[in-house]
Amino acid sequence: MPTLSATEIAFLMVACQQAVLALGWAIGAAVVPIDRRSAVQWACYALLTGASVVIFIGASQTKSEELRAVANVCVATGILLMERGVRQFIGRPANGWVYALLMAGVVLLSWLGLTPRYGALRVAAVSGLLAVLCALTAWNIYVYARRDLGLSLGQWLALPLLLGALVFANRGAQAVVSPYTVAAEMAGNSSLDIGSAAVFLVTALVFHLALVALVGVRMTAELRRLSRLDGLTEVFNRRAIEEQLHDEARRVGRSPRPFSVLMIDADYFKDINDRFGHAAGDDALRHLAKIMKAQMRDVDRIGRFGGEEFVVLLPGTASTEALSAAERLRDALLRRPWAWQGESMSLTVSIGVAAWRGPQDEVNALLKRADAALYRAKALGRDRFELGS
Ligand SMILES: Nc1nc2c(ncn2[C@@H]2O[C@H](COP(=O)(O)OP(=O)(O)OP(=O)(O)O)[C@@H](O)[C@H]2O)c(=O)[nH]1
Repeated sequence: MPTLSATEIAFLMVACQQAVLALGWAIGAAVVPIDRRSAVQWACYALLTGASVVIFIGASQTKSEELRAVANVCVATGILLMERGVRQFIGRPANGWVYALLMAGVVLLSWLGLTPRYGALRVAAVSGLLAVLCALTAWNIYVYARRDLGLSLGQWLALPLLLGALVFANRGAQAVVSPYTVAAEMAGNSSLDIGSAAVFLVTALVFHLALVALVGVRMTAELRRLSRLDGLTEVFNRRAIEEQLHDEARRVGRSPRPFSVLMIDADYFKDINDRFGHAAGDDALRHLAKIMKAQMRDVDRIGRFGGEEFVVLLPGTASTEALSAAERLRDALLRRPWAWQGESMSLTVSIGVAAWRGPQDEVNALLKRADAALYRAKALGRDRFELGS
């Protein structure tokens, strides 16, 4: 049995670390709602990195350049899978043939690199490719964190990958600047050095930490999103729409920019529940919310205030346009009847409209005016809207 040097033992520790990480991703994919395909690819990435380390030890023991080339292919395949997993996770997958092509290139270069003449070329090309892949992943993570998750500190998530890109770029640059030194190093000895073990240990670990952090921030963002939504209608819940009203009031501040609210209440809703049952009532509420979403602009915010009552915030909208929006909604409800178990009927709503009066106004006062207008619409016969004064 061959004896292992301290460096080889350090490399073996990296292999064990990667096996634990692969197991972590496999368990994570089973118990946490992570994107399964990404988790499997990240588990494979860890396994390939671990395998490459063991193969590097074998190459060092046997002085085999072929084994070393196989280990390098494992490293490159792992990074490719890591990048592919990130792309799938953030919803921007690349074509499979791009990866197949890159893999073929890596294998070809590794095979060519067995000839001392091409050794430095292989190191430069493969390291360059891995540097580009890491930098691309860092960029994708950064953009996803900033744009999709609204995280202002997205650069911290991308930083480990950027450092990895620098490590690979440095190795590639060495091969370009001093190809003879790199070629001689490769031809002369296949032994491992403690520096490479340390680089492996740190980069492989921080890459996985970045991936775990990416999963964590997305889950936190998703929980936050869900905590602001009404489960039945998937519009904002009362707390969230009230927050948005206060935000809008703060945003317009002392400027003359208008905004308005619609307070919408379904008419005779109790009859629907009594006649068709509670499940039908729920479905009617979903129908109402769907029509509101279709009628309102992207900038408008819809919230369920409670029961069968909704509030819509209309930014940049004065009372005249808000009355038009109310009319539009009323029309849409007439045009798109609600269907339930073969029966079809038009739902009607009563709407109270109120406009922001400027810096001296208050959100609670605005809602009270909308509520009073809604009450008037109900009293005047329902299926109509009134402007709060
Ligand atoms: N199915 C269902 N019903 C709900 C929900 N929330 C509130 N309701 C029902 O909505 C009905 C509201 O009744 P009322 O306040 O009397 O109002 P209405 O029958 O619409 O009469 P007007 O508002 O005066 O036109 C009640 O029967 C509540 O049980 C819900 O989430 N699902």
